[in-house]
Amino acid sequence: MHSKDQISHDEYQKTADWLMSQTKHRPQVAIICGSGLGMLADTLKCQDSFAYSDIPGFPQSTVQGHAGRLVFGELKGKTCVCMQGRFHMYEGHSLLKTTFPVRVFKLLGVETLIVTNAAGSLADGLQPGDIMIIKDHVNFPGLVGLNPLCGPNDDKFGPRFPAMSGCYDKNLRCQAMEIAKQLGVAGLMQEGVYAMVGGPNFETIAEARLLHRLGVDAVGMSTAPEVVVATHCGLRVFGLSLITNKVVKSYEDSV
Ligand SMILES: O=P(O)(O)O[C@@H]1C[C@H](O)[C@@H](CO)O1
Ligand SMILES: Nc1nc2[nH]cnc2c(=O)[nH]1
Repeated sequence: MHSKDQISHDEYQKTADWLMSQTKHRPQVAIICGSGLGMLADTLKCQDSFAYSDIPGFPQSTVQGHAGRLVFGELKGKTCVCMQGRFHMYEGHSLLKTTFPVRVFKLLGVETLIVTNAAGSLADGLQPGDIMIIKDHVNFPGLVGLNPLCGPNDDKFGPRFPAMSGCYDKNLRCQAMEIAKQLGVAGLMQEGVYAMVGGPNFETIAEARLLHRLGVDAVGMSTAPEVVVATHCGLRVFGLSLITNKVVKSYEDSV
């Protein structure tokens, strides 16, 4: 990593201070809305919203279906901040830029991060329209050194070598499954392993087969760097993948 890519603690703090000067909301929960899931932010009550382009230090979203707005408000009695649009590595952002909002959330006083994404299914039991509660992830870019925590460690956020076993909070996963049962939608939900690949192309059949054999249930192009940075700075994490397609694993099924 080049030193010019580093982001100082002051830069995160300046963005957090600016946001706190613009809104009275003090969120406990942050939600990152994945592709096509941004309408959740529209349901917040007593909204204050900010275009990313107006927030000092914030990256800009370039992906269709990602509005590029930070929305503060109340959801079921909790004060929340929602990202309507996230930043992906394949857009050309550095990993520190893609995860910039997570550290800003920490400085705003957020305790829990909810990550959502659109993902392709590799598991036979996961159909388009199903929701996967993320139990764990395989961070393929991270395994080869494309990790937002590379470079000098900022001890104010967390330790040099943070543990990632248990980065998806078990209590929150159990609660989600209980609530799904109460709502009668448990049949659409199951736990699974998400893998992040760099994108932007979708998988070849050989890649899909490899991921399946490695125990991956759903594949996408985001989430893992945000979760790594959130876990590093002590946020509790809950994650959902909306299954949008089955990944083609068979040469007979390919077009
Ligand atoms: O932001 P998410 O992870 O929901 O976006 C996914 C990954 C790609 O940006 C896109 C591919 O369909 O959706
Ligand atoms: N890599 C990847 N990302 C996705 N996002 C939504 N569907 C897919 C998929 O099939 N593969």
